[in-house]
Amino acid sequence: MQEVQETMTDSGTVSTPGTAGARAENPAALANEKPVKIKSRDVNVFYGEAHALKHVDLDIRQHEVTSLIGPSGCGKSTYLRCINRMNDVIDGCRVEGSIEMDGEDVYDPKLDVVQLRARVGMVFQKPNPFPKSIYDNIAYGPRIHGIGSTKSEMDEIVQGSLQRAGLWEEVKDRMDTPGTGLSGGQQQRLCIARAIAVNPEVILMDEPCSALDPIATAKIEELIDELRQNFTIVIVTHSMQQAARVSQRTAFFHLGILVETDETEQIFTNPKDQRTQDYITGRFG
Ligand SMILES: Nc1ncnc2c1ncn2[C@@H]1O[C@H](COP(=O)(O)OP(=O)(O)OP(=O)(O)O)[C@@H](O)[C@H]1O
Repeated sequence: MQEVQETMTDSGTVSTPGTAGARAENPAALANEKPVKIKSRDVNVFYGEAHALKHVDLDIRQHEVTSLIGPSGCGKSTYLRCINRMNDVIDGCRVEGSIEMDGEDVYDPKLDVVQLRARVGMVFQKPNPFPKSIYDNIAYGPRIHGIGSTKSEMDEIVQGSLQRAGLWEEVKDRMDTPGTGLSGGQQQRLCIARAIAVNPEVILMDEPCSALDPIATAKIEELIDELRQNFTIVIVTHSMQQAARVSQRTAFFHLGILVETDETEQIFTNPKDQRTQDYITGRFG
């Protein structure tokens, strides 16, 4: 416990106040900041006795891509799963602290978790299309949520989602064939289209390119950049190059602590914490 508090003091002193100071000196930077979509305060996550995430304060801004980086086991996925309450389904997992989306408490017991997960879509590491046709992969979510009551409305949703995910041209003539028959990169874009189909506000991506080749990865990265016009995106990535390419803001985690968060360029060119510096220069991780 002692050790945790000491480390926390270090990280708090180094990251947040430093960032705020830099902003205060630069009013133009402040004026350009997007509104906060997801506000986390003093978030702690425990798996049984193990304290996996420690006192995390993080603001995720609307219509930006925020990357979560850090060495294996530092708590990136755990934090991501806090946002749409996916940790609820893990036995022995306990979340403390506050997470608000647009000022609304995500952990309010009265909140409908199914609705929350429609507002906060998720794309996983390994593409996981349903064992259904391409059409039904997309139509499934809207059907459950009562979106698109007629056949033509559903056709529009399916086509629109596939277009936004950059997949329509490749699949429009094979809508009745299984989603699992697509290439890995196409399957991941199908999963992104499936997430988009229920009109989410936020899309969480947990290492969405780690199972893909460089060409499929480049397509997903391009897509992420387009999607941020309409969605708030949080992405866990092991690739610092990917974080630098796709995100406007980056959060560096280490041993369950959010060490530093700032504009991506700042994190990669002028980090304030030695631990961030060591990680981005490959000294550990
Ligand atoms: N379901 C679980 N049950 C118990 N402990 C878990 C569970 N999931 C994660 N942990 C532990 O919580 C800590 C944070 O794990 P998490 O998966 O969030 O890290 P990560 O940064 O996403 O790692 P990676 O980059 O390897 O995916 C680790 O010590 C991990 O072993």
